[in-house]
Amino acid sequence: RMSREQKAVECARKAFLTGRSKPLEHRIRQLKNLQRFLLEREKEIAEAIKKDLNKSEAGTQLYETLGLEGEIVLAVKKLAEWVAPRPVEKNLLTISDTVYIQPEPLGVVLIIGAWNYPWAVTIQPLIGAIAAGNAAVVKPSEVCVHTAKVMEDLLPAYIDKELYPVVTGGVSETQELLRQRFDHVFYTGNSMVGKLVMEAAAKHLTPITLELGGKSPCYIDKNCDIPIACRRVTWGKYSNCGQTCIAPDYILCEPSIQDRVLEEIKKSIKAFYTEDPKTCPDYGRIINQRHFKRIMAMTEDSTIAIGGDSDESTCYIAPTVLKDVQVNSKVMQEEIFGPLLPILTVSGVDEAINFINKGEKPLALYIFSPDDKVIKKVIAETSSGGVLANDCLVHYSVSALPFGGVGNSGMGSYHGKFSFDNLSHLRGCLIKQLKMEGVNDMRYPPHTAKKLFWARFFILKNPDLGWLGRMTLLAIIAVVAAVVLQVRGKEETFLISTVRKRLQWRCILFEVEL
Ligand SMILES: NC(=O)c1ccc[n+]([C@@H]2O[C@H](COP(=O)([O-])OP(=O)(O)OC[C@H]3O[C@@H](n4cnc5c(N)ncnc54)[C@H](O)[C@@H]3O)[C@@H](O)[C@H]2O)c1
Ligand SMILES: CCCCCCCCCC=O
Repeated sequence: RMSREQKAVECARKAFLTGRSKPLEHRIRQLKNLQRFLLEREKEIAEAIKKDLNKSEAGTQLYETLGLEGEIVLAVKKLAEWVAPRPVEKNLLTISDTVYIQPEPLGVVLIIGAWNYPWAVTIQPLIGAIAAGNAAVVKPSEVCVHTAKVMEDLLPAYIDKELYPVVTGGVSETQELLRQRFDHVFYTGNSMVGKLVMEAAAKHLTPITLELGGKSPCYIDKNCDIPIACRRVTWGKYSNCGQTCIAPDYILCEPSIQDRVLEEIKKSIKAFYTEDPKTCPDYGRIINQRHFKRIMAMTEDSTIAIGGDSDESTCYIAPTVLKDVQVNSKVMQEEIFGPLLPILTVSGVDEAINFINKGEKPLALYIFSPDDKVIKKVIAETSSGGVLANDCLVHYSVSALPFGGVGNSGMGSYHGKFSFDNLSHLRGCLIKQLKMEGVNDMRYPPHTAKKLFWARFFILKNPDLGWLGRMTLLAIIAVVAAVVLQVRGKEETFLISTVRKRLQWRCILFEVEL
């Protein structure tokens, strides 16, 4: 008997094979329906996420649905351009051919979402999948119970439910899905499960995108405007109670500014979340008690400088800052993914860079400095999925930037056109005419030194001649082809020298080195 997951995949595959996901009009209609869903079901979406993560209605829009709407508007506006054939540069050998890249749908995509921004990280890949003309099986995180239910119950009323089925469930259901054959798997979540996803995908040679996490460092230069830097870091760290894949995980700064940093973060916490964050509607909660316990255990061997209060029954952990944190302390052993902000002191930017480079490549890297040289130095001497200077999180909202990790923080990227390209096959196409066969002689056996000479010329020369130059060259090639066809055989020597002379003249004209 077929499992529910198998049925969903089969249904999506069958719908994909009808070809209806491909026409531009269909993709645009589905994207607009998705936008209508976000607007008409704003209340249900907000209520579910309030229950799951205590996010406020405004917060849900600001951090999740606004970005999705922006991505839909962009895709609808640009789709005709994205799906169009993309002409490419040609060498002399292909100068008269039609050479282009044709994006085409991959087939059926599996989207596995995470719980922390359940709409953003589940629906954003879906936007890319629809735009690229695929079918997609959507698996929201079971950890976000209420949100998953809204997705399962309401989404099918808006978008083609055969092409884009929603499958809910936990680990065993996801594992069952992963046993099926997909054309791409798009996973968002922790690195440990990322490895299992990769293993499962390898069985079918399925390409994957892994949107993972890690410890994103934040270096604060002693010369920067510390109150502003700290306000931005406080926002980046404590939004969604620290459960953000690109939250600054820890601060690196010189000992001389640690106290000022602490003071300014304290002021910002109070300004954002009042004296009592527990009663503040804009301060979230830890997703469940398992994560609550995990996060609280991280504070055990460090000094709490700010916050530290908690309430297990409501999964509340106050915005907390830890000072003079040691490299080997518990909080530095894994991604925190909660409202703890450790400060580690370093002697300056060089030590900060060394420290960062000793760890896994992070998803985000933050630098606060008024000095462009310091910013450029950190960028040049480190690696991370993305990098942001003098702010936190906002690079996520720029559709023109690829969003994704590198190394342990993931592979592949998305947002805007990157989502479209990531979930498309970029097919290389070359269309030749059955004319001008003479030009091909140089590659046909018997191979000779003269033929090789011409092959080298035609393949290696890639002059930027402009329209007029290309037309002239085309004319020369046509002449060559005509001559070759006429005097094939005995007159080969004569032909080569004639053509060579002609080309030499042309090359001098175009300043191309022969
Ligand atoms: N790069 C990004 O865009 C991004 C965004 C959000 C979260 N994250 C990262 O995700 C992590 C938090 O998410 P999480 O992993 O706790 O989310 P999660 O527990 O919701 O798991 C993610 C998905 O994996 C599935 N899953 C869990 N265990 C599995 C298993 N053994 N086999 C197969 N599937 C399994 C779940 O069903 C779920 O759909 C953090 O590390 C965070 O940094 C990254
Ligand atoms: C306005 C800035 C929006 C930032 C949203 C961050 C979403 C991160 C998703 C990963 O956890």
